[in-house]
Amino acid sequence: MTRSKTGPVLTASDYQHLARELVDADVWDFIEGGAESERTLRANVSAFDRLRLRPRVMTDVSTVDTAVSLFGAGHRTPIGVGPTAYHRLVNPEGEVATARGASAVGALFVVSVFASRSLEDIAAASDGRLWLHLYWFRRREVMTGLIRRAEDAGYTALVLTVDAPRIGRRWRDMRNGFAIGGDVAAVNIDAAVMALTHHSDVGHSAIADHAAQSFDAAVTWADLAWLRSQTRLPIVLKGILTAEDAALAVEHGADGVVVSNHGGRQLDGAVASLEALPEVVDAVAGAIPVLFDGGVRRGTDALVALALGARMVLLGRPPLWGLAAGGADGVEGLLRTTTDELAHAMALAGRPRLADLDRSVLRARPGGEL
Ligand SMILES: Cc1cc2nc3c(=O)[nH]c(=O)nc-3n(C[C@H](O)[C@H](O)[C@H](O)COP(=O)(O)O)c2cc1C
Ligand SMILES: CCCCCCC(=O)C(=O)O
Repeated sequence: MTRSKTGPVLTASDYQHLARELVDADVWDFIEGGAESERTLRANVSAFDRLRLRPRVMTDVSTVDTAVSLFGAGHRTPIGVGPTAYHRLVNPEGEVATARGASAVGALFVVSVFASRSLEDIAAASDGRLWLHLYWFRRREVMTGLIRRAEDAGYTALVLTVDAPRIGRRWRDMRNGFAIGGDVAAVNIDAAVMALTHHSDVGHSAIADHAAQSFDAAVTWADLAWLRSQTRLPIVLKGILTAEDAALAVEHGADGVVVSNHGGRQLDGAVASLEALPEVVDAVAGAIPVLFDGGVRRGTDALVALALGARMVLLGRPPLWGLAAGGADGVEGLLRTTTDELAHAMALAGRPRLADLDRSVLRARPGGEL
């Protein structure tokens, strides 16, 4: 068990406090920050306070099963690691350590296209539960090159992030003139494509400048057919918040969607992820799996999202806290703790299997809505 000066590290919040002491201030702002006034960032977390659980009793909870299968592959927990860029900002081993930590608990790891270790080294450290995340680059050969490498290295799905035609105005990063420093880099992409990410200028975020140069903001639903033609891997669209876009995702052949507002880092004022989840689940109507991220900090949060119809829940910032605090062991500890909390909550709610989790578990607090 990871320990801090003040005692054992038992919760995600403990990992967060420990990480904060170890990470440089500008990197901490990059991780913790959201867009503009951070309204959506706060809403993601506070949305969970509006729901209460309706426990059932006498249902034989002597064993609790958190295993889930997606696209034919099994995961020991429905809580996975979402794509976050540049893990070497907080730990020298970076994504290799994250892969070891996630594998130790049988969790999915979605590797960011801006990983700071090679796709192949990450795969070598993993038990195989890996998906690759992509942004849509103007230079499509960047995407096809990464897809070929991911297929060869055994990644089993692609996650295309669709909520970032440009990077949100992240005031903390702009004030800090945040740039990717030291020997950290997005090593899977040609250095020439990534050059702007290393150029610091107060008043600007280097990653926003890079995205303005490299991301293709002209992409439409019709372009998905091109991506589909490039790979047999399942394609999951990350950043869906409305019934309209959920229906379009199904219509255009997506194999899954992630309900996400990018951790409050894109459109400030956007709906909290949890608020968007029911309408997306209803629109998809079981045609493809719905995954969820945003504001999940405890096992009970995961339980709520699963009860609203998410098949899997992804964590963004918490695994980075674990990685900063304790490397692979910290990631493992964070994921194990959150999964144990989920199993505990399932037992106390009288729902020992994930299939038992549905909207009957939940009620809104008076004056609220599901
Ligand atoms: C430091 C950091 C880097 C991120 N990098 C990416 C990325 O490369 N691609 C992406 O789609 N989302 C990225 N995200 C968003 C996460 O995948 C996820 O949507 C969000 O963090 C979920 O919210 P949570 O942090 O409250 O769990 C990043 C988030 C953080 C905090
Ligand atoms: C280097 C270009 C952009 C990195 C963006 C990572 C990300 O999505 C984030 O939210 O931060």
